Amino acid sequence: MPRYLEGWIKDVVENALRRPYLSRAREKPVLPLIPRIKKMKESGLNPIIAEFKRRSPSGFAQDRDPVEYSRLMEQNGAVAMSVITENTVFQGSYDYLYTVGKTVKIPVLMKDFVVTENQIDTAYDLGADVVLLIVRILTERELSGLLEYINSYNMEALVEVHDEQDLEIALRCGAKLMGVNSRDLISLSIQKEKMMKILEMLPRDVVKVAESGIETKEEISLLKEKGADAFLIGSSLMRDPDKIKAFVSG
Ligand SMILES: O=C(O)c1ccccc1NCC(=O)[C@H](O)[C@H](O)COP(=O)(O)O
Repeated sequence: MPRYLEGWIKDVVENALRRPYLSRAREKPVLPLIPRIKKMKESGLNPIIAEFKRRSPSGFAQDRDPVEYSRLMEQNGAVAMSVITENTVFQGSYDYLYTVGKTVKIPVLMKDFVVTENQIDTAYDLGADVVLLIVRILTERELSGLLEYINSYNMEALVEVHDEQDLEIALRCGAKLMGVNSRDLISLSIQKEKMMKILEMLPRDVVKVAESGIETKEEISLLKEKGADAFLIGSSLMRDPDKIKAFVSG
């Protein structure tokens, strides 16, 4: 079992015990992401979800000011922000989620290893509009229940799949916004061919987000041909934020 998988359970338990954010009653309405992706596509632009990401188990490391970064992404056309909140390995935090949510007027995705309703309460309280659910770390009943719980807040769930089995489970649970992640959770390798194969298997009525390892406009064009509607990009934009203009314009 990769060491990083031990970290996030510690975060989940510690945050549940501390319940650190319930005092921060939500101050803004939930912003839907799916209509924004569709509208951006109709305008001939690439819907880019820019991820605020400081570290990763695969060796990425980049520090930036979350306010400055998220403002720059929004000003240059990002359809949404993604904020990693896992603390132990990714050095993310709930405070970054709250800060980015106060900074931008586009949807904000809480990217974490979500396994409890408590984490979804916290996501809502801190201003998230979308919450990540990773099929691989949940049973089908857990996925179905957490998806319903997210929807009860009028938030959307980005249901992330890594292979065909995940895909079948996600479809049975009624996922409408699905992420296909090229990063293998165990080997940490990027498997783009596999991601493109899964993208082509997704039904037309599901909004498809390609995730991980996207570095160039050319890759975005190829993923579009394979059916991707939106693109979640972390490392390459954190390293070079000015790439956002080219990524959005296509
Ligand atoms: O980024 C990692 O190394 C990683 C390893 C294990 C589990 C998740 C991981 N990343 C979370 C993500 O899904 C990515 O941060 C996100 O898709 C952006 O990927 P990238 O553009 O390659 O930074």
